[in-house]
Amino acid sequence: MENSPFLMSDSAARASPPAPVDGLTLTFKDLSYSIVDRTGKESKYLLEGISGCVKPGEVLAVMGPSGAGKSTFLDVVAGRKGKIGTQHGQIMLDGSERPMKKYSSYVTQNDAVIGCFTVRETIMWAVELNLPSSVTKRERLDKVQELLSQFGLTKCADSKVGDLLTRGISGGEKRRLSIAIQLVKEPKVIFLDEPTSGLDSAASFKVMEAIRDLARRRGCTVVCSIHQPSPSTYELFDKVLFLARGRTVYFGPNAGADAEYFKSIGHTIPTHVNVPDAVLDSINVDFLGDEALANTRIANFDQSWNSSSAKSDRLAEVEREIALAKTKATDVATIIGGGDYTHGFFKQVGILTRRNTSNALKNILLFWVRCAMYIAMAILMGTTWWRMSLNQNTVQDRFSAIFFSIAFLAFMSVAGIPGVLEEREVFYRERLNRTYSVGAYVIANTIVSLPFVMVIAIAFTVPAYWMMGMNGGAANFFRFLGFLWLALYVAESVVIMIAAIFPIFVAALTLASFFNGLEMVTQGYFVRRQNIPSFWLYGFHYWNYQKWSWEALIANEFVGLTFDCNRGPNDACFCSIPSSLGSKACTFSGDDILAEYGYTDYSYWKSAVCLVALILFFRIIFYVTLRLKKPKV
Ligand SMILES: Nc1ncnc2c1ncn2[C@@H]1O[C@H](COP(=O)(O)OP(=O)(O)OP(=O)(O)O)[C@@H](O)[C@H]1O
Repeated sequence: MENSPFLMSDSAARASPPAPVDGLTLTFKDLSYSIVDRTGKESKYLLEGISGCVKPGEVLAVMGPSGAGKSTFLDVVAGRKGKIGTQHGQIMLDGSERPMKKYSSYVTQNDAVIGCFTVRETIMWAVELNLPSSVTKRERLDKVQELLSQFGLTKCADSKVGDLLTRGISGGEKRRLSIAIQLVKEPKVIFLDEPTSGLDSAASFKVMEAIRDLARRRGCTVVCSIHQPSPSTYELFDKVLFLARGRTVYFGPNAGADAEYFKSIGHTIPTHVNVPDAVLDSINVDFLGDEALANTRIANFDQSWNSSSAKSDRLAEVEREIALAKTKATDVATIIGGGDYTHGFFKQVGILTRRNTSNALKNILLFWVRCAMYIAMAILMGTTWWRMSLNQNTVQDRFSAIFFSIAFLAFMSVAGIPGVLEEREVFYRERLNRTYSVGAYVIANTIVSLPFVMVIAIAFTVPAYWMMGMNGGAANFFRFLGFLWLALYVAESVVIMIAAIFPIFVAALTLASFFNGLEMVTQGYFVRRQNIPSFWLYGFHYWNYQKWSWEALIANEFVGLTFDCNRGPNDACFCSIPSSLGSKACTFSGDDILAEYGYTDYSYWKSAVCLVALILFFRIIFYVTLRLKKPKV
């Protein structure tokens, strides 16, 4: 019983007042937030005149019925509302308006974690990314152990988080893991959006207790939104803010003062009733079925609050805290917040490269399934185009084999979309808290893809090239491998770019498939270059990575080979391609084939440069998309 991870002792549950600790005092004065309604004429207030303060070591819980404005309040105070609405009032840290993102972390509701890692590995990577290099290996391991035990995750420490293939840990364990990794950095100001949603009351208590302990120990200022806490969880908070339709119903301490206030305005809460349950019941007016009555009830609460001595006390406290903060000796600039990058750019790239490599090796869908599929395709093609002879009848077969190798293998890059999307969610979460820069992420992703795409290209080329009987020189083999690698790398870059722009599986899959279809149709195999209408020629053909790899690969295949023509009655020679080798030879060269099909202007260098340029082009769009897209809060 003593060792139960969810044991709730009375002493633990009771919120002892925080000892004075170094940190940042958060004050908000007369805070309002409005948006323009659909007609574009009237402003709709989502928050109105909210004031209060949260001191270092304190935990403020924001409560209210659904739609009361809890998330809006959190986003506005955390400085993450963007430019959608209009904000009035002041939000200050230690008496001055400062860039909130620099000093705070925002713990989202989104459980974005990499499925193929274990719980321990997930925390370890968070520790690597968020703790400075000065922290020793021993201390890192201790930190992992501490978080595992604080969040009740020791039992499942070595279980996989779970993905599309493996079931993994439970939803509640995932929620706790997600919070644990977002608190590694121990930022000075922490915002948590419904950290206990989906957790049972014992787990909710334990999670909130860990957060409260962190606040006490490190002097963090914590603001969280929460739906309906149990009595023991409620006691962990230092202050509560009840909201209804964006207005304050009560703000202040919860240990008795809350019940006293409600009694003073004529809403006595019986001693055996949980205060938040009673308050939330009274202020949830959405189901009254009478909008006028609902408005009156909320207006009454609002009026009571505005004329109360409790509100005057809070306003006085806000002014006092602002004045006090200004006299504090601590230089705020020296306080490490949540929003600063822990590591320099190259260190970020190094850690992300290691993490992505580990993910790719462990994630069956991301790499191994594709690898197996490409080997299977090599065997299928090798046994179909088996050991092609050097007869003119194999010319078309060789064209088809090369086209299919590029087109199909590039097309199958879409198999990586699920993995890419999973990683994207993790990126959004980590970017929200400025764990690393977008540039570091894109470069790490680019580095990790290089060897993986090469392995995939080798897995296909080694069996297929020999089985099909392609041009046998060593230089030809490596050139084939090199251009296939570049083509697959462009295809990979296109897929991640599309998944970044449209991070929804079906949309990304449809668009990537369409894009591949476009590439196949306009690359010059089905319709010769001279017959492609100019719109498609200049709009797509010259920008088509399949064109550049295709032209290099057919030159690589045909140059240097000599093909026998067919012999007819009386040993008459029938050549399907005009021969430059003389009529007696009854053969034609690979150059004759290229001339016949209009590919004499090929250049390996030009193809390679164009493919590299296309890789850079798609990777830059990928980078710009990630920069411009706002992380989901
Ligand atoms: N961009 C917007 N345009 C119009 N209305 C909005 C917008 N954002 C929020 N709202 C409205 O503002 C109110 C407060 O929303 P908010 O998400 O903050 O509530 P909440 O208390 O967090 O709700 P829940 O508990 O259900 O998450 C809701 O009525 C919501 O419909």
